[in-house]
Amino acid sequence: MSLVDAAYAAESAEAFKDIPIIDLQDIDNPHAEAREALGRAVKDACIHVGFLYVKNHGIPEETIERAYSASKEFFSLPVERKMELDIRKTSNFKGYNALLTSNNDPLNRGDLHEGFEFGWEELQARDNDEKRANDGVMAGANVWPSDLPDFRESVLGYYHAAVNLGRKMFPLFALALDLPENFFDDKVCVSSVSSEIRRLTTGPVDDRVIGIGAHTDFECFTILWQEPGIQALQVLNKQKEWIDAPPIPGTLVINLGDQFARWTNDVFKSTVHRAINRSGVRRYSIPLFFGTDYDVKLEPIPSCVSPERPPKYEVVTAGEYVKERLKAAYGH
Ligand SMILES: O=C(O)CCC(=O)C(=O)O
Ligand SMILES: [Fe+2]
Repeated sequence: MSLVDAAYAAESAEAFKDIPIIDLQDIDNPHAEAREALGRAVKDACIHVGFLYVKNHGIPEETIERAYSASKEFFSLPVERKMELDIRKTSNFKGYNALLTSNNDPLNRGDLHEGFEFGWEELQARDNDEKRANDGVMAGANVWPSDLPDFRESVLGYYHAAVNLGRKMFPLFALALDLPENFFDDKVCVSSVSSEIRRLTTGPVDDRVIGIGAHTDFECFTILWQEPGIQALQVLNKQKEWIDAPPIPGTLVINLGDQFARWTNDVFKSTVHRAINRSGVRRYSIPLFFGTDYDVKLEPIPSCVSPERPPKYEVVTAGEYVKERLKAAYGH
């Protein structure tokens, strides 16, 4: 079945009730058939659900634990100290995002979470860092708390591990789109990848102030670590039912975003989701938003268009698209 036909079949199939768990054990398998089988599993998840869990993802538990501890340490600083790194003081969306600073759902009044946002930076500076760091408006220098000595290394350690995983996912997405495995290689060179550590206050205060309002992500895909044992993330299926996406030990969540949806003419689904924490305790998460290089034009991929499925979206530059969405979410 052609990709477009498979997408139509998925659109008329029943709404999903479950999010698939995909085992990435074969991601580096030298045998093409093993990688292709994985590509087929990814394709199914991408056209039906837009969300998947991955296990055997290769990020060491210890790397995750360090970033988790660093998050707890950072957020427990007094608010004045966190406000020294206020995201609104930077022009490139880096730093501390206080409670209610962002609003993901225009119908809501603000998001009940705090975050600390950062982007590409080598652990040890290298010659080309400056160029990379200045590639596009969401890049540029990070800001770091001055008095938490291990913080930068702990969160960047996780960041780089997750970026590696993201890079390995692109060939699978390419296979899922009937493209050569290296299709995305020259389009994700300069790491337009932003990340955030996040703490969700328990709530909600009222229906229009929840942890993270209903939204779609902006980039190609997001890799999300969620604190074990606390339910918060929910995903909207096409029956408009909210399906829980609980943390599953040993897995990460990967969900598709709007850059991919636009690029694939909605063959890949950018699925609406939100986070609500009613657990009674604060809940931590670490999303990593994997975008393409700033100047990539999101022209519909040929296997995703047909006479019956003409291009739905105007062609935009990947980075400009994300910048506009960020401005809207942060109101600046
Ligand atoms: O923290 C979560 O579970 C949701 C994260 C999310 O949707 C986002 O950061 O875009
Ligand atoms: Fe999201």
